[in-house]
This record gives sequence, C-alpha cells and structure tokens, in this order.
Amino acid sequence: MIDNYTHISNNIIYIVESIPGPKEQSQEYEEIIDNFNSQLTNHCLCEQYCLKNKCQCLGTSDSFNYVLYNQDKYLLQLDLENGQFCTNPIIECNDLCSCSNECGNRVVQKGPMEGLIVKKCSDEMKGFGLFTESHIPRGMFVCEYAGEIITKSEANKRHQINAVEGKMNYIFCLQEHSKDRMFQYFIDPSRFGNIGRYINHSCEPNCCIIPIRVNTPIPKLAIFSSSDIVPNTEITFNYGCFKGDKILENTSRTKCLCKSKNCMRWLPYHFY
Ligand SMILES: C[S@@+](CC[C@H](N)C(=O)[O-])C[C@H]1O[C@@H](n2cnc3c(N)ncnc32)[C@H](O)[C@@H]1O
Repeated sequence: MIDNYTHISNNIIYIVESIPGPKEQSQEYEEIIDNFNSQLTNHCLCEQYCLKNKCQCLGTSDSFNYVLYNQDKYLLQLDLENGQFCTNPIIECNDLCSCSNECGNRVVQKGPMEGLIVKKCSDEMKGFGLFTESHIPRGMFVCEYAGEIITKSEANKRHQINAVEGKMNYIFCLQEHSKDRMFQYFIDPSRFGNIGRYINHSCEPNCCIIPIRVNTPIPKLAIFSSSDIVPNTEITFNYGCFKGDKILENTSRTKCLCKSKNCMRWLPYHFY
C-alpha cells in the first residue's frame, strides 16, 4: 500500500494499516491476533479483470463493488433502487487472487487519495481536521481509519483515562451484525494511526465509514465520500453510525461544533 502522508506531531507514529494493540492475556486478544495473521481463503481465478458472476470475490455481492470513474479511479457502487451505497459485505480481491493489480475490485488496498491536508479548524475547540485540496466525487475512497486494534476492555480503559485526563477520544467501535451474532472491532488511532485520525464528526457529514475486507477477516474501516465535495472542504463522517448510540445531554459529553442545521448538539456516545 502506498501512503505518503506523515503526522504533524512527532508523538504519533504513522501506520498505513491497522495493527494489533499491546499484548493481553485474553481470549478476545488471541482472536484479534489469529484473525490479523490469517489470510482469507476466498479468492478468484479471474484473468486480468474480474467479471461479475464469474469472480469468487464479487460473488458475495450481486454486482460490482466499484464502478470505473476515470482512468484507474473507481467509485463505490450505488444501489440504483435507493441511491444509497450497497450494504452487502465487500471483499476486495487479495494476494491469493490471480487477477491483475489493475482489477477494479482493488481500491482500498491501494491506499488513500492524494490532496488531503491536516490543519487547524476555524473553531479552535475542534482541534485539527482533515481537509481536501481537490474535488472529490461521491463514492470515492478517501482513506482508512487505521489505528491499534484493541479489545473491548482495553477500549473501555482508554476511554476512561481520556475522560479523566480531558483528552480527545479517537476510539472507533465498528459493530457488524451477521444473522444472530454481533461482532465488535475497536480501533484506536491515538498513538499509532494514519491520516484518518484527524477526521472530525459532523451531524451532516460528507463521508461515511464502510467495512471492507482485503486479505484478512478483520475489516478495514474505509472512509468514502457520501456526496460530491468541493476543494478546501473539511472531510467529516458521523461518529454515531449504529443503534445504541445515546444522544443524552450530559456535562461529561463533548459538545458538537459541526454547525450543521440538524446538529444533535453532542458527539455520539457509544456504550460498548
Ligand atoms: C478522531 S479525533 C478528530 C481529530 C481531532 N480534532 C484532533 O485534533 O486530532 C476525535 C476528537 O475530535 C474532537 N471532535 C471531533 N468532531 C468534533 C465536533 N463535531 N465537535 C467538537 N469536537 C469534535 C473531539 O474531541 C473528538 O474526541
């Protein structure tokens, strides 16, 4: 993966992809390590480009995951019936696939888009934010939200420490539902992270997070534009994208400064 970005602060270590958090004696941690080190067995035998209905990787969704935009740029496929992004699980072609590196089912694995910059937000309380210098069409892969993959108990511990020390919270919890099971992944880019760690919340965001699998069973938290974005705009997503988020007014909560018309006033709060 190519990623030419760096951090503005020397205290944060730049990683291009998520890595396991510090060693722990727990079954949950062992599962993280097992999954991190395993290769998805699913792979295709396509020649050069993958074809719908023939490709094993696309076989899990009944359409292409991405559509060609221009040259070698691809956009996330929209569900034509409702105009939303498809919610099928997305698996990209991987190291075991026989298709070429130019196959259109390889997007997130190629790294973040160019033209992203980190700068102070006009509202100082928000700290830094991620901005785009170029136009972004709807459905474009912006970057991953990469950090340490940690257990639920480590996430809770770090969350409490952040609250006591008045530090910003960077932990993102992804919940995936499969039949009657629920899977949770906790990603913390506060110490080890990529450019995605600077993305602020908005109640009317221009991006969304979509879990995408490449080589391993652990999904990448991929940030895609959910609308066309003009140059010099701040990149945002809604931090509270799952049921169970409570919009309670509470003095310990962070006031939302997104300034959107439908602002919910507080940052979403997850009970893990
Ligand atoms: C993932 S970080 C985003 C980058 C961060 N602003 C920085 O300076 O590094 C999340 C933290 O940024 C701040 N933040 C993000 N969105 C915000 C918003 N809409 N209003 C106020 N603070 C926000 C909160 O402190 C939150 O815990």
